[in-house]
Amino acid sequence: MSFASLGLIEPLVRAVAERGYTTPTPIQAQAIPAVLNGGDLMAAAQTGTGKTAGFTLPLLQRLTETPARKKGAIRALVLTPTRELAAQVEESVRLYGAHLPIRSYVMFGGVSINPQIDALRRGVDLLVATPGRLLDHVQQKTLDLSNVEILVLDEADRMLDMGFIRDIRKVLALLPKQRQNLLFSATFSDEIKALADGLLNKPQMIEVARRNTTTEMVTQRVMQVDQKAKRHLLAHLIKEKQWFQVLVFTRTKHGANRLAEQLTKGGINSMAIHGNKSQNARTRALAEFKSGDLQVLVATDIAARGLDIVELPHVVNFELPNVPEDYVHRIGRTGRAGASGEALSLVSPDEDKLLRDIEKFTKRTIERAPVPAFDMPAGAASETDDRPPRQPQGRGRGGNAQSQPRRSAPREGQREGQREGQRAPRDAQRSTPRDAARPDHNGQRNVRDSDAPRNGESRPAQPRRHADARGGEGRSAPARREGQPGRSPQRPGSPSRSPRNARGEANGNVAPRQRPEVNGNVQPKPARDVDGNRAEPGRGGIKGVFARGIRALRDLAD
Ligand SMILES: Nc1ncnc2c1ncn2[C@@H]1O[C@H](COP(=O)(O)OP(=O)(O)OP(=O)(O)O)[C@@H](O)[C@H]1O
Repeated sequence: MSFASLGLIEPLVRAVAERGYTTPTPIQAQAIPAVLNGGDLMAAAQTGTGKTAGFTLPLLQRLTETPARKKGAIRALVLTPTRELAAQVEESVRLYGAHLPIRSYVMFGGVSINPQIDALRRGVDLLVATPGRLLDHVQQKTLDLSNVEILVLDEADRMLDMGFIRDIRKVLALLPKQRQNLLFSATFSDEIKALADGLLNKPQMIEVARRNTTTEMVTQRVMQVDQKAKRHLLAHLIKEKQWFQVLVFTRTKHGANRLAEQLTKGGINSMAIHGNKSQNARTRALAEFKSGDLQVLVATDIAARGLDIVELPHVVNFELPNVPEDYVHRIGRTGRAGASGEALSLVSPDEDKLLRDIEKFTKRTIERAPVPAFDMPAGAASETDDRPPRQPQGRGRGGNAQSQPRRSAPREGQREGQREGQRAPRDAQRSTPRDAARPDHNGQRNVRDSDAPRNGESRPAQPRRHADARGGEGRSAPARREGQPGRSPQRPGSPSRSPRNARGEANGNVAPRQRPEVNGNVQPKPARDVDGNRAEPGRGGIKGVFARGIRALRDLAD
Protein backbone atom coordinates (compact mmCIF):
# COMPACT_ATOMS: atom_id res chain seq x y z
CA MET A 1 0.00 0.00 0.00
CA SER A 2 1.24 3.50 -0.81
CA PHE A 3 0.44 6.91 0.62
CA ALA A 4 -0.97 7.95 -2.75
CA SER A 5 -3.41 5.03 -2.69
CA LEU A 6 -4.90 6.44 0.51
CA GLY A 7 -6.07 9.44 -1.48
CA LEU A 8 -3.37 11.88 -0.39
CA ILE A 9 -2.46 14.67 -2.76
CA GLU A 10 0.92 14.83 -4.46
CA PRO A 11 2.57 17.51 -2.25
CA LEU A 12 1.89 15.37 0.81
CA VAL A 13 3.02 12.16 -0.84
CA ARG A 14 6.20 13.96 -1.85
CA ALA A 15 6.75 15.24 1.68
CA VAL A 16 6.44 11.81 3.28
CA ALA A 17 8.74 10.35 0.63
CA GLU A 18 11.29 13.01 1.56
CA ARG A 19 10.97 11.85 5.15
CA GLY A 20 11.86 8.36 4.00
CA TYR A 21 8.44 6.82 4.60
CA THR A 22 7.63 4.25 1.95
CA THR A 23 4.56 2.57 3.42
CA PRO A 24 1.80 3.90 5.65
CA THR A 25 1.71 2.35 9.11
CA PRO A 26 -1.52 0.49 9.99
CA ILE A 27 -2.96 3.46 11.89
CA GLN A 28 -2.12 5.76 9.00
CA ALA A 29 -3.72 3.36 6.52
CA GLN A 30 -6.96 3.48 8.48
CA ALA A 31 -6.99 6.99 9.88
CA ILE A 32 -6.01 8.94 6.76
CA PRO A 33 -9.05 7.94 4.64
CA ALA A 34 -11.31 8.31 7.69
CA VAL A 35 -10.15 11.88 8.35
CA LEU A 36 -10.36 12.75 4.66
CA ASN A 37 -14.02 11.66 4.82
CA GLY A 38 -14.69 14.51 7.19
CA GLY A 39 -16.29 12.71 10.13
CA ASP A 40 -15.30 12.62 13.79
CA LEU A 41 -12.76 10.01 14.75
CA MET A 42 -11.43 8.35 17.87
CA ALA A 43 -8.24 6.47 17.03
CA ALA A 44 -6.16 4.24 19.27
CA ALA A 45 -2.85 2.75 18.21
CA GLN A 46 0.23 1.71 20.13
CA THR A 47 2.98 4.15 20.95
CA GLY A 48 5.43 5.01 18.20
CA THR A 49 3.24 3.79 15.33
CA GLY A 50 2.91 7.09 13.48
CA LYS A 51 -0.32 8.57 14.81
CA THR A 52 1.00 12.10 14.27
CA ALA A 53 1.18 11.65 10.50
CA GLY A 54 -2.13 9.77 10.80
CA PHE A 55 -3.92 12.99 11.63
CA THR A 56 -1.54 15.63 10.27
CA LEU A 57 -1.47 14.46 6.65
CA PRO A 58 -5.24 14.36 6.08
CA LEU A 59 -5.67 17.50 8.15
CA LEU A 60 -3.31 19.39 5.84
CA GLN A 61 -5.13 17.99 2.86
CA ARG A 62 -8.53 19.07 4.11
CA LEU A 63 -7.27 22.59 4.74
CA THR A 64 -5.84 22.66 1.23
CA GLU A 65 -8.94 21.35 -0.49
CA THR A 66 -11.55 23.49 1.20
CA PRO A 67 -11.54 27.28 1.04
CA ALA A 68 -11.09 29.26 4.25
CA ARG A 69 -14.28 30.83 5.60
CA LYS A 70 -12.35 33.91 6.66
CA LYS A 71 -8.91 35.10 5.55
CA GLY A 72 -6.21 34.69 8.19
CA ALA A 73 -8.48 32.76 10.57
CA ILE A 74 -7.35 29.70 12.51
CA ARG A 75 -8.89 26.73 10.72
CA ALA A 76 -7.40 23.80 12.60
CA LEU A 77 -6.46 23.50 16.26
CA VAL A 78 -4.30 20.73 17.69
CA LEU A 79 -4.08 20.53 21.48
CA THR A 80 -1.38 18.60 23.33
CA PRO A 81 -0.70 18.08 27.03
CA THR A 82 2.90 19.34 27.07
CA ARG A 83 4.89 22.11 25.47
CA GLU A 84 7.51 19.76 24.11
CA LEU A 85 4.89 17.65 22.41
CA ALA A 86 3.24 20.75 20.95
CA ALA A 87 6.59 21.79 19.46
CA GLN A 88 7.19 18.30 18.11
CA VAL A 89 3.75 18.03 16.50
CA GLU A 90 4.06 21.45 14.88
CA GLU A 91 7.44 20.51 13.52
CA SER A 92 5.85 17.45 11.94
CA VAL A 93 3.12 19.67 10.49
CA ARG A 94 5.80 21.84 8.92
CA LEU A 95 7.66 18.88 7.49
CA TYR A 96 4.60 17.15 6.09
CA GLY A 97 3.19 20.45 4.85
CA ALA A 98 6.47 21.61 3.31
CA HIS A 99 4.96 21.80 -0.17
CA LEU A 100 1.66 23.37 0.81
CA PRO A 101 0.86 27.00 1.50
CA ILE A 102 -0.44 26.26 5.02
CA ARG A 103 0.75 28.51 7.82
CA SER A 104 1.26 26.63 11.06
CA TYR A 105 2.28 27.96 14.44
CA VAL A 106 3.04 26.50 17.88
CA MET A 107 2.04 28.26 21.05
CA PHE A 108 2.67 27.34 24.68
CA GLY A 109 3.42 28.89 28.04
CA GLY A 110 6.73 29.56 29.72
CA VAL A 111 7.83 31.88 26.93
CA SER A 112 6.98 35.45 26.00
CA ILE A 113 3.42 35.97 24.83
CA ASN A 114 4.19 38.94 22.57
CA PRO A 115 5.71 37.09 19.60
CA GLN A 116 2.69 34.81 19.77
CA ILE A 117 0.34 37.78 19.56
CA ASP A 118 2.25 39.06 16.53
CA ALA A 119 2.11 35.67 14.82
CA LEU A 120 -1.62 35.38 15.44
CA ARG A 121 -2.10 38.85 13.96
CA ARG A 122 -0.22 37.84 10.83
CA GLY A 123 -2.58 34.88 10.38
CA VAL A 124 -2.31 31.19 11.21
CA ASP A 125 -4.12 28.34 9.47
CA LEU A 126 -3.15 25.53 11.80
CA LEU A 127 -2.38 26.18 15.44
CA VAL A 128 -0.76 23.65 17.77
CA ALA A 129 -1.02 24.67 21.41
CA THR A 130 -1.20 23.69 25.03
CA PRO A 131 -4.53 24.65 26.58
CA GLY A 132 -3.24 27.04 29.25
CA ARG A 133 -1.55 29.51 26.95
CA LEU A 134 -4.43 29.19 24.52
CA LEU A 135 -6.84 30.34 27.21
CA ASP A 136 -4.50 33.16 28.19
CA HIS A 137 -4.80 34.46 24.64
CA VAL A 138 -8.55 34.04 24.74
CA GLN A 139 -8.63 36.09 27.92
CA GLN A 140 -6.48 38.77 26.36
CA LYS A 141 -8.68 38.70 23.28
CA THR A 142 -5.72 38.00 21.06
CA LEU A 143 -7.15 34.75 19.71
CA ASP A 144 -10.27 34.00 17.72
CA LEU A 145 -11.31 30.36 17.57
CA SER A 146 -14.68 30.95 15.94
CA ASN A 147 -13.53 29.70 12.54
CA VAL A 148 -11.93 26.43 13.61
CA GLU A 149 -13.04 23.66 11.29
CA ILE A 150 -11.00 20.78 12.73
CA LEU A 151 -10.03 20.07 16.33
CA VAL A 152 -7.42 17.45 17.23
CA LEU A 153 -6.79 16.25 20.75
CA ASP A 154 -3.45 14.49 20.68
CA GLU A 155 -2.97 12.22 23.70
CA ALA A 156 -6.72 12.60 23.89
CA ASP A 157 -7.28 10.56 27.04
CA ARG A 158 -4.85 12.79 28.90
CA MET A 159 -6.53 15.89 27.54
CA LEU A 160 -9.88 14.64 28.78
CA ASP A 161 -8.78 13.53 32.22
CA MET A 162 -9.16 15.65 35.26
CA GLY A 163 -5.95 17.59 34.71
CA PHE A 164 -7.24 19.24 31.57
CA ILE A 165 -10.95 18.67 31.12
CA ARG A 166 -12.05 22.03 32.55
CA ASP A 167 -9.84 23.88 30.10
CA ILE A 168 -10.83 21.65 27.23
CA ARG A 169 -14.46 22.39 27.96
CA LYS A 170 -13.67 26.10 27.92
CA VAL A 171 -11.95 25.73 24.57
CA LEU A 172 -14.80 23.65 23.14
CA ALA A 173 -17.24 26.40 24.07
CA LEU A 174 -15.28 28.81 21.86
CA LEU A 175 -15.31 26.61 18.78
CA PRO A 176 -18.03 26.46 16.13
CA LYS A 177 -20.48 23.63 16.76
CA GLN A 178 -20.01 22.39 13.21
CA ARG A 179 -16.50 20.99 13.14
CA GLN A 180 -14.55 17.80 12.75
CA ASN A 181 -13.13 16.32 15.96
CA LEU A 182 -10.19 13.93 15.98
CA LEU A 183 -9.02 12.11 19.09
CA PHE A 184 -5.77 10.15 19.05
CA SER A 185 -3.97 8.21 21.77
CA ALA A 186 -2.32 4.91 22.59
CA THR A 187 -4.59 4.53 25.63
CA PHE A 188 -8.27 5.11 26.24
CA SER A 189 -9.85 3.93 29.44
CA ASP A 190 -13.52 2.98 29.11
CA GLU A 191 -14.41 5.95 31.24
CA ILE A 192 -12.55 8.45 29.05
CA LYS A 193 -13.88 6.73 25.97
CA ALA A 194 -17.44 7.25 27.20
CA LEU A 195 -16.70 10.90 27.97
CA ALA A 196 -15.15 11.36 24.53
CA ASP A 197 -18.14 9.73 22.86
CA GLY A 198 -20.30 12.43 24.38
CA LEU A 199 -18.15 15.18 22.91
CA LEU A 200 -18.05 13.72 19.43
CA ASN A 201 -20.57 13.51 16.64
CA LYS A 202 -21.17 9.90 15.53
CA PRO A 203 -17.46 9.15 15.75
CA GLN A 204 -15.76 6.41 13.84
CA MET A 205 -13.62 4.21 16.10
CA ILE A 206 -10.31 2.88 14.95
CA GLU A 207 -8.35 0.50 17.14
CA VAL A 208 -5.29 -0.83 15.42
CA ALA A 209 -4.04 -3.08 18.18
CA ARG A 210 -5.89 -3.94 21.32
CA ARG A 211 -6.41 -0.73 23.26
CA ASN A 212 -3.98 -0.01 26.13
CA THR A 213 -1.44 -2.59 25.07
CA THR A 214 2.28 -2.07 25.11
CA THR A 215 4.20 -2.53 21.90
CA GLU A 216 5.91 -5.86 21.29
CA MET A 217 9.00 -3.95 20.20
CA VAL A 218 9.82 -3.16 23.82
CA THR A 219 11.40 -5.80 26.03
CA GLN A 220 9.98 -5.21 29.48
CA ARG A 221 11.65 -6.31 32.68
CA VAL A 222 11.28 -5.70 36.37
CA MET A 223 14.04 -5.76 38.98
CA GLN A 224 12.79 -5.98 42.53
CA VAL A 225 14.97 -3.87 44.76
CA ASP A 226 14.71 -1.68 47.85
CA GLN A 227 14.08 1.98 47.22
CA LYS A 228 17.39 3.02 48.77
CA ALA A 229 19.33 0.66 46.58
CA LYS A 230 17.73 1.82 43.34
CA ARG A 231 20.10 4.61 42.47
CA HIS A 232 23.14 2.44 43.12
CA LEU A 233 21.72 -0.32 40.97
CA LEU A 234 20.84 2.13 38.22
CA ALA A 235 24.33 3.64 38.23
CA HIS A 236 25.78 0.14 38.15
CA LEU A 237 23.65 -0.89 35.17
CA ILE A 238 24.40 2.26 33.21
CA LYS A 239 28.11 1.90 33.75
CA GLU A 240 28.40 -1.84 33.54
CA LYS A 241 26.23 -2.27 30.46
CA GLN A 242 27.44 0.98 28.94
CA TRP A 243 23.97 2.34 28.31
CA PHE A 244 24.47 5.56 26.47
CA GLN A 245 21.01 7.04 26.12
CA VAL A 246 18.68 6.37 29.01
CA LEU A 247 15.39 8.03 29.83
CA VAL A 248 14.68 7.58 33.54
CA PHE A 249 11.27 8.35 35.00
CA THR A 250 10.78 9.43 38.58
CA ARG A 251 7.51 10.19 40.26
CA THR A 252 8.35 13.71 41.46
CA LYS A 253 10.20 16.77 40.26
CA HIS A 254 12.27 16.77 43.42
CA GLY A 255 13.14 13.12 42.89
CA ALA A 256 14.16 13.85 39.29
CA ASN A 257 16.47 16.67 40.38
CA ARG A 258 18.01 14.62 43.12
CA LEU A 259 18.61 11.55 41.00
CA ALA A 260 20.15 13.62 38.19
CA GLU A 261 22.47 15.23 40.73
CA GLN A 262 23.43 11.90 42.24
CA LEU A 263 24.12 10.29 38.88
CA THR A 264 26.14 13.30 37.79
CA LYS A 265 28.19 13.13 40.97
CA GLY A 266 28.84 9.50 40.18
CA GLY A 267 30.25 10.44 36.77
CA ILE A 268 27.13 9.77 34.70
CA ASN A 269 26.20 12.67 32.50
CA SER A 270 22.60 13.48 33.54
CA MET A 271 20.04 16.26 33.50
CA ALA A 272 16.50 16.51 34.82
CA ILE A 273 13.41 17.69 32.99
CA HIS A 274 10.16 18.56 34.74
CA GLY A 275 7.58 21.27 35.14
CA ASN A 276 9.56 23.37 37.59
CA LYS A 277 12.36 23.97 35.10
CA SER A 278 12.41 27.03 32.91
CA GLN A 279 11.34 26.44 29.37
CA ASN A 280 14.91 27.17 28.30
CA ALA A 281 16.26 24.48 30.59
CA ARG A 282 13.59 22.03 29.42
CA THR A 283 14.30 22.68 25.78
CA ARG A 284 18.04 22.43 26.27
CA ALA A 285 17.87 19.17 28.22
CA LEU A 286 15.60 17.52 25.67
CA ALA A 287 17.63 18.75 22.70
CA GLU A 288 20.87 17.45 24.19
CA PHE A 289 19.27 14.15 25.00
CA LYS A 290 17.77 13.79 21.53
CA SER A 291 21.07 14.63 19.87
CA GLY A 292 22.84 11.96 21.88
CA ASP A 293 25.03 14.42 23.78
CA LEU A 294 23.37 13.71 27.10
CA GLN A 295 23.63 10.22 28.52
CA VAL A 296 20.74 10.23 30.99
CA LEU A 297 17.61 12.34 31.08
CA VAL A 298 15.73 12.04 34.35
CA ALA A 299 12.13 13.05 33.81
CA THR A 300 8.76 13.22 35.42
CA ASP A 301 5.71 12.16 33.44
CA ILE A 302 6.03 15.42 31.54
CA ALA A 303 8.16 13.39 29.14
CA ALA A 304 5.95 10.31 29.19
CA ARG A 305 3.68 11.13 26.31
CA GLY A 306 4.29 11.59 22.64
CA LEU A 307 7.96 12.52 22.66
CA ASP A 308 9.73 10.91 19.73
CA ILE A 309 13.37 10.34 20.54
CA VAL A 310 14.76 8.45 17.61
CA GLU A 311 15.81 4.93 18.49
CA LEU A 312 15.99 5.61 22.18
CA PRO A 313 17.36 2.30 23.48
CA HIS A 314 16.50 2.41 27.22
CA VAL A 315 13.67 3.56 29.42
CA VAL A 316 13.93 3.03 33.16
CA ASN A 317 11.10 3.45 35.61
CA PHE A 318 13.00 4.48 38.70
CA GLU A 319 9.61 4.55 40.34
CA LEU A 320 6.42 3.15 38.87
CA PRO A 321 3.78 5.63 37.83
CA ASN A 322 0.56 5.85 39.83
CA VAL A 323 -1.54 5.39 36.73
CA PRO A 324 -1.09 2.30 34.51
CA GLU A 325 -1.67 4.35 31.36
CA ASP A 326 1.44 6.34 32.17
CA TYR A 327 3.47 3.14 32.21
CA VAL A 328 2.33 2.38 28.66
CA HIS A 329 3.29 5.86 27.50
CA ARG A 330 6.58 5.98 29.41
CA ILE A 331 7.92 2.74 27.99
CA GLY A 332 6.56 3.78 24.60
CA ARG A 333 9.38 6.30 24.33
CA THR A 334 11.45 3.33 23.21
CA GLY A 335 10.60 0.68 20.61
CA ARG A 336 9.25 3.21 18.10
CA ALA A 337 8.87 3.12 14.33
CA GLY A 338 9.92 -0.48 14.02
CA ALA A 339 12.99 -0.18 16.24
CA SER A 340 13.38 -2.30 19.35
CA GLY A 341 13.94 -1.03 22.86
CA GLU A 342 14.27 -2.03 26.49
CA ALA A 343 12.21 -0.92 29.44
CA LEU A 344 13.36 -1.71 32.95
CA SER A 345 11.29 -0.99 36.05
CA LEU A 346 12.96 -0.84 39.44
CA VAL A 347 10.24 -1.91 41.82
CA SER A 348 10.46 -1.64 45.58
CA PRO A 349 8.23 -3.76 47.82
CA ASP A 350 5.80 -0.88 48.40
CA GLU A 351 5.22 -0.65 44.65
CA ASP A 352 3.98 -4.21 44.23
CA LYS A 353 0.38 -3.09 44.00
CA LEU A 354 1.21 -0.58 41.26
CA LEU A 355 3.02 -3.32 39.38
CA ARG A 356 0.03 -5.63 39.63
CA ASP A 357 -2.22 -2.81 38.36
CA ILE A 358 0.05 -2.26 35.38
CA GLU A 359 0.07 -5.94 34.56
CA LYS A 360 -3.71 -6.09 34.76
CA PHE A 361 -4.10 -3.01 32.62
CA THR A 362 -1.70 -4.14 29.92
CA LYS A 363 -2.84 -7.75 30.24
CA ARG A 364 0.67 -9.12 30.40
CA THR A 365 3.07 -10.34 33.03
CA ILE A 366 6.35 -8.51 33.07
CA GLU A 367 9.46 -10.65 33.35
CA ARG A 368 11.22 -10.48 36.75
CA ALA A 369 14.91 -10.22 36.03
CA PRO A 370 17.59 -11.18 38.55
CA VAL A 371 19.24 -8.21 40.24
CA PRO A 372 22.96 -8.23 39.45
CA ALA A 373 25.52 -7.80 42.20
CA PHE A 374 26.35 -4.14 42.65
CA ASP A 375 28.13 -1.96 45.18
CA MET A 376 26.17 -0.19 47.89
CA PRO A 377 28.34 2.38 49.64
CA ALA A 378 28.56 1.89 53.39
CA GLY A 379 25.75 3.76 55.09
CA ALA A 380 23.61 3.94 51.94
CA ALA A 381 21.01 1.62 53.37
CA SER A 382 20.43 3.97 56.27
CA GLU A 383 20.02 7.10 54.12
CA THR A 384 16.80 8.88 54.86
CA ASP A 385 14.12 8.07 52.41
CA ASP A 386 12.72 11.44 51.51
CA ARG A 387 10.37 10.27 48.86
CA PRO A 388 7.02 11.98 48.82
CA PRO A 389 4.18 10.18 50.54
CA ARG A 390 2.63 7.47 48.45
CA GLN A 391 -0.78 7.95 47.09
CA PRO A 392 -3.15 5.74 48.98
CA GLN A 393 -3.40 2.34 47.41
CA GLY A 394 -6.57 0.56 46.49
CA ARG A 395 -8.26 3.73 45.29
CA GLY A 396 -8.85 4.49 41.69
CA ARG A 397 -8.47 2.10 38.88
CA GLY A 398 -6.60 -0.49 40.80
CA GLY A 399 -7.62 -3.93 39.81
CA ASN A 400 -10.69 -2.69 38.07
CA ALA A 401 -9.29 -0.70 35.24
CA GLN A 402 -12.51 -0.66 33.35
CA SER A 403 -14.83 1.00 35.75
CA GLN A 404 -13.10 3.09 38.34
CA PRO A 405 -11.98 6.66 38.14
CA ARG A 406 -8.52 7.54 37.01
CA ARG A 407 -6.07 7.63 39.86
CA SER A 408 -4.35 10.78 38.80
CA ALA A 409 -3.65 13.37 41.42
CA PRO A 410 -5.89 16.38 41.31
CA ARG A 411 -4.93 19.41 39.46
CA GLU A 412 -4.53 22.57 41.43
CA GLY A 413 -7.99 23.68 42.37
CA GLN A 414 -9.48 20.26 42.00
CA ARG A 415 -10.16 17.95 44.78
CA GLU A 416 -8.67 14.54 44.69
CA GLY A 417 -11.09 12.11 43.16
CA GLN A 418 -13.26 14.90 41.85
CA ARG A 419 -14.03 14.54 38.21
CA GLU A 420 -15.76 16.63 35.65
CA GLY A 421 -19.45 16.16 36.20
CA GLN A 422 -18.74 15.41 39.84
CA ARG A 423 -17.69 18.84 40.85
CA ALA A 424 -17.59 19.79 44.44
CA PRO A 425 -20.23 22.27 45.51
CA ARG A 426 -19.39 25.79 44.43
CA ASP A 427 -18.41 26.81 47.95
CA ALA A 428 -16.09 23.89 48.26
CA GLN A 429 -14.49 24.87 44.99
CA ARG A 430 -13.99 28.38 46.24
CA SER A 431 -12.40 27.17 49.38
CA THR A 432 -10.01 25.05 47.35
CA PRO A 433 -8.24 27.50 45.11
CA ARG A 434 -5.94 26.13 42.46
CA ASP A 435 -2.82 26.95 44.29
CA ALA A 436 -3.99 25.37 47.49
CA ALA A 437 -3.18 21.87 46.33
CA ARG A 438 -1.73 19.95 49.18
CA PRO A 439 2.04 20.14 49.14
CA ASP A 440 3.90 17.00 49.90
CA HIS A 441 6.59 16.94 52.49
CA ASN A 442 9.17 17.95 49.91
CA GLY A 443 7.24 21.09 49.33
CA GLN A 444 5.99 19.81 46.00
CA ARG A 445 2.42 20.12 45.02
CA ASN A 446 0.70 16.83 44.87
CA VAL A 447 -0.26 17.13 41.25
CA ARG A 448 0.85 15.26 38.18
CA ASP A 449 3.58 17.03 36.35
CA SER A 450 2.31 18.17 33.00
CA ASP A 451 1.54 21.39 31.24
CA ALA A 452 -1.94 21.45 32.56
CA PRO A 453 -2.20 25.21 32.77
CA ARG A 454 -0.86 26.65 35.92
CA ASN A 455 -1.07 29.98 37.40
CA GLY A 456 1.01 32.52 35.58
CA GLU A 457 1.91 30.12 32.83
CA SER A 458 1.89 32.90 30.31
CA ARG A 459 4.55 34.82 32.15
CA PRO A 460 7.85 34.90 30.38
CA ALA A 461 10.61 32.96 32.05
CA GLN A 462 12.24 34.80 34.94
CA PRO A 463 15.18 32.57 35.58
CA ARG A 464 16.44 32.26 39.08
CA ARG A 465 20.00 31.21 38.49
CA HIS A 466 21.47 28.36 40.31
CA ALA A 467 23.42 25.39 39.22
CA ASP A 468 21.80 23.03 36.83
CA ALA A 469 21.66 19.43 37.95
CA ARG A 470 24.53 18.57 35.72
CA GLY A 471 26.97 21.27 36.34
CA GLY A 472 27.61 22.96 33.05
CA GLU A 473 30.64 22.72 30.86
CA GLY A 474 32.87 19.76 30.19
CA ARG A 475 30.21 17.41 29.02
CA SER A 476 31.50 14.04 28.04
CA ALA A 477 30.68 12.39 24.76
CA PRO A 478 27.77 9.99 24.65
CA ALA A 479 28.40 6.65 26.13
CA ARG A 480 28.67 3.56 24.06
CA ARG A 481 25.63 1.50 23.32
CA GLU A 482 25.84 -2.05 24.49
CA GLY A 483 27.87 -3.97 22.01
CA GLN A 484 28.56 -0.90 19.92
CA PRO A 485 32.26 -0.55 19.47
CA GLY A 486 34.27 2.58 19.55
CA ARG A 487 31.99 4.91 21.45
CA SER A 488 33.06 5.03 25.01
CA PRO A 489 30.82 6.69 27.53
CA GLN A 490 33.57 8.62 29.18
CA ARG A 491 35.75 9.43 26.22
CA PRO A 492 35.72 13.19 25.93
CA GLY A 493 35.57 14.61 22.47
CA SER A 494 34.46 11.46 20.75
CA PRO A 495 31.96 12.21 17.99
CA SER A 496 28.38 12.10 19.10
CA ARG A 497 27.37 10.35 15.91
CA SER A 498 29.11 8.72 13.04
CA PRO A 499 28.89 10.24 9.55
CA ARG A 500 27.41 6.97 8.35
CA ASN A 501 24.20 7.54 10.14
CA ALA A 502 24.15 11.21 10.95
CA ARG A 503 20.76 12.36 9.97
CA GLY A 504 18.11 14.62 11.25
CA GLU A 505 14.65 13.86 12.33
CA ALA A 506 11.60 15.88 12.77
CA ASN A 507 11.66 17.61 16.08
CA GLY A 508 15.35 18.07 16.27
CA ASN A 509 16.13 14.41 16.67
CA VAL A 510 19.38 13.28 15.29
CA ALA A 511 19.55 9.56 15.14
CA PRO A 512 22.86 8.19 16.18
CA ARG A 513 22.03 4.99 14.38
CA GLN A 514 20.36 3.97 11.18
CA ARG A 515 16.70 3.57 11.26
CA PRO A 516 14.46 1.81 8.82
CA GLU A 517 12.51 3.89 6.37
CA VAL A 518 12.99 7.25 8.00
CA ASN A 519 15.27 9.86 6.61
CA GLY A 520 15.85 13.57 6.77
CA ASN A 521 18.39 16.30 7.02
CA VAL A 522 20.62 16.93 9.97
CA GLN A 523 19.16 19.66 12.09
CA PRO A 524 21.52 22.22 13.51
CA LYS A 525 22.20 21.62 17.15
CA PRO A 526 20.26 24.10 19.23
CA ALA A 527 22.47 26.74 20.76
CA ARG A 528 23.15 26.16 24.44
CA ASP A 529 21.93 28.84 26.70
CA VAL A 530 23.12 29.53 30.18
CA ASP A 531 19.77 29.30 31.77
CA GLY A 532 19.62 27.27 34.93
CA ASN A 533 16.68 25.95 36.85
CA ARG A 534 14.15 28.30 38.09
CA ALA A 535 11.05 28.23 40.13
CA GLU A 536 7.92 27.54 38.17
CA PRO A 537 6.92 30.71 36.39
CA GLY A 538 4.47 32.84 38.21
CA ARG A 539 4.45 30.81 41.38
CA GLY A 540 6.53 33.09 43.48
CA GLY A 541 6.42 36.80 44.08
CA ILE A 542 3.70 39.35 43.72
CA LYS A 543 3.34 38.69 40.00
CA GLY A 544 2.66 35.06 40.69
CA VAL A 545 0.08 35.92 43.31
CA PHE A 546 -1.56 38.32 40.88
CA ALA A 547 -1.62 35.75 38.11
CA ARG A 548 -3.06 33.14 40.46
CA GLY A 549 -5.75 35.56 41.46
CA ILE A 550 -6.75 36.15 37.87
CA ARG A 551 -6.77 32.44 37.19
CA ALA A 552 -8.89 31.75 40.27
CA LEU A 553 -11.37 34.45 39.22
CA ARG A 554 -11.54 32.97 35.77
CA ASP A 555 -12.30 29.60 37.31
CA LEU A 556 -15.06 31.00 39.45
CA ALA A 557 -16.58 32.69 36.43
CA ASP A 558 -16.52 29.42 34.54
N1 LIG B 1 4.94 5.53 7.55
C1 LIG B 1 6.03 5.63 8.28
N2 LIG B 1 7.16 4.97 7.95
C2 LIG B 1 8.28 5.07 8.71
N3 LIG B 1 8.36 5.80 9.82
C3 LIG B 1 7.27 6.49 10.21
C4 LIG B 1 6.06 6.44 9.46
N4 LIG B 1 5.15 7.23 10.07
C5 LIG B 1 5.76 7.75 11.16
N5 LIG B 1 7.03 7.31 11.24
C6 LIG B 1 8.01 7.63 12.31
O1 LIG B 1 7.59 6.92 13.45
C7 LIG B 1 7.97 7.63 14.62
C8 LIG B 1 6.82 7.65 15.61
O2 LIG B 1 5.74 8.39 15.08
P1 LIG B 1 4.77 9.22 16.04
O3 LIG B 1 5.56 10.10 16.92
O4 LIG B 1 3.74 9.85 15.18
O5 LIG B 1 4.15 8.02 16.89
P2 LIG B 1 2.85 8.01 17.80
O6 LIG B 1 2.02 6.86 17.38
O7 LIG B 1 2.19 9.36 17.78
O8 LIG B 1 3.48 7.70 19.22
P3 LIG B 1 2.99 8.15 20.71
O9 LIG B 1 1.79 7.30 21.04
O10 LIG B 1 4.15 7.84 21.56
O11 LIG B 1 2.66 9.61 20.63
C9 LIG B 1 8.41 9.01 14.17
O12 LIG B 1 9.80 9.09 14.26
C10 LIG B 1 7.98 9.09 12.73
O13 LIG B 1 8.87 9.87 11.97
